[in-house]
Amino acid sequence: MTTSTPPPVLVEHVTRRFGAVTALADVSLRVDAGEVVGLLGPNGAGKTTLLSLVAGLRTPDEGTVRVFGGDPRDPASRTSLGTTPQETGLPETLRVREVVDFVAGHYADPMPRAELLARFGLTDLGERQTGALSGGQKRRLAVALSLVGRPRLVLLDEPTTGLDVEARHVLWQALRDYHADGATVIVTSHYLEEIEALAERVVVVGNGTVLADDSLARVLDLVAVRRVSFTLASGGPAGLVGLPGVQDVLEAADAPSGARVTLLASDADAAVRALVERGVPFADLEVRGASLEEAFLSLTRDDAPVAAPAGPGVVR
Ligand SMILES: Nc1ncnc2c1ncn2[C@@H]1O[C@H](COP(=O)(O)OP(=O)(O)OP(=O)(O)O)[C@@H](O)[C@H]1O
Repeated sequence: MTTSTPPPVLVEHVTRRFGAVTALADVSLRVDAGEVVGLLGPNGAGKTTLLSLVAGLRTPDEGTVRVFGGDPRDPASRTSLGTTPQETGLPETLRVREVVDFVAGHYADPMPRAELLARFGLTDLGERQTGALSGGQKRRLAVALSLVGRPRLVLLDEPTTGLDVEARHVLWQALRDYHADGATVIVTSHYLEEIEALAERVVVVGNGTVLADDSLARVLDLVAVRRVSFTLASGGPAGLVGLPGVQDVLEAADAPSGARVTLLASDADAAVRALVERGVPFADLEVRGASLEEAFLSLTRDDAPVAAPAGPGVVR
């Protein structure tokens, strides 16, 4: 057997609980060198917990986490790691250049300050005290600081939440450039737009498990759910769950006649055809795009459709 270089991230059968809450349940994930992986999922899905385990800030209750083959709590592993948590505190009275120099002092071969500031559009702010930066500027500086040590693995927890469009684009470009230099990146977000801008592979996390792990294009298909709504003239919507193209029925299964029923459909055309063929007495039909939260909801349901059981694809 040939020995191979350990991957930047190897998470195997990890469970992490907080009291009665199981934040992650038997999660496995491998990220190879040079990948950009987006972790997508609703609030409380377990994304931050997963990143904090990879960053060595928490330990799993069960299972193992390896970073470049080492324990992420080991300082030797951590020198290859750059992280930006969801919330960052910067010392208010220090100037931007002082903060960069302070962090750079911890590394043998830091990125030159001028290069770092230029990458993040912060060149003109070197003399500014961090307390006087705007929220977007602070966030850009926080992400920039994660790259000072030229990490081979970058972990970003919701890097652009709260930023305006322009600041968001500057940050995305800086991250794309850093990835192009050879880094491996894991980024969490609630925003599909952010994941689309950055990730090539997307891992959808929900209820502490990996719901899907696939290419960006395949996951976009998966979450491209349509809402099909109509008023039921008579009878209940029982049986609509199994209808072709239908992932989920949002209203109660015994909705009375006259009730408004909403279906989440992966194929709205097939769903509407099936409604007609089965003689479902609908009125005021409306079809529109569902929100990402609704798509997550339908993916998270116990009776959601299951795709490939192993390997790339949906892994529920
Ligand atoms: N320190 C903690 N103590 C107790 N419960 C926690 C703690 N950290 C996380 N949890 C719980 O674990 C679950 C997963 O949380 P986590 O922060 O990992 O989710 P997330 O996907 O990052 O959510 P968000 O998108 O809101 O940041 C949630 O139910 C959360 O309340």
